[in-house]
Amino acid sequence: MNDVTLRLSGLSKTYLPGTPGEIQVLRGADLELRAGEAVALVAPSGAGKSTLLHIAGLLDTPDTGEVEIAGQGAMGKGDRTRTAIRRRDVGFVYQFHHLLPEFTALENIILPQLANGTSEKAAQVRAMQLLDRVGVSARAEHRPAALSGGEQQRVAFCRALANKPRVLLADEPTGNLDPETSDQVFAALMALVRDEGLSALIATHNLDLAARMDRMLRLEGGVLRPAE
Ligand SMILES: Nc1ncnc2c1ncn2[C@@H]1O[C@H](COP(=O)(O)OP(=O)(O)OP(=O)(O)O)[C@@H](O)[C@H]1O
Repeated sequence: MNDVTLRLSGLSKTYLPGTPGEIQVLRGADLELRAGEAVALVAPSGAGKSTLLHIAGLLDTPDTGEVEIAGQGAMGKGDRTRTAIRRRDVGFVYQFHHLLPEFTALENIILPQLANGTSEKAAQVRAMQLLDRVGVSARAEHRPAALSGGEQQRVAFCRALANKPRVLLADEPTGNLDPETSDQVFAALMALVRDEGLSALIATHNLDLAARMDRMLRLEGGVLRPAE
């Protein structure tokens, strides 16, 4: 189906196979993320959220199963093809901003666009528009260290969306913020996701935030199931 932006089929993943430390994290995980849909991923700590997100974003490979992004299967393809799909179609947000410290907020959003072949002028326009939409355009010329935690995450959202990906994968995007800031920053992220028509899979321990998404999935025992 064309309106499935991210499809995960039968993913399995075991770390340290055949050793005493062997741990089977995924055991046939399936997911269909439709265009424009925001889905919460909830799970007990250590259940494998980060593993699932890394596989979904083509940063890691499963032992078995398929990852399809915008209709294109990625397994069995070479590293270069997987990297090209990831660069074009996937945006990542983590718990910590991971912005480049020696560059300004604006430059942090321009750089990935230049790496993707966008002209400097167009990259600058897109970066300023994004910063404006998350309310931090006045801080565009500041380096990350001069920004608050909430501002840093807002800039990280802009960077993740700079190249207009189809899918946003987020791992505890507001997990490092106090509850009030987390609430506001999460609202800014959701507004961006909605405006851009993105499909989003967002891992969070915060059930109030999870309830604001279209549906919630629980990762437990290595599989994904609908959660209440
Ligand atoms: N490279 C690795 N080698 C061995 N074990 C690993 C590796 N990466 C993760 N694990 C183990 O796999 C399990 C799942 O890890 P993962 O980081 O995916 O969980 P998580 O749900 O994101 O956890 P948390 O919510 O605490 O961040 C954990 O028990 C972890 O220790």
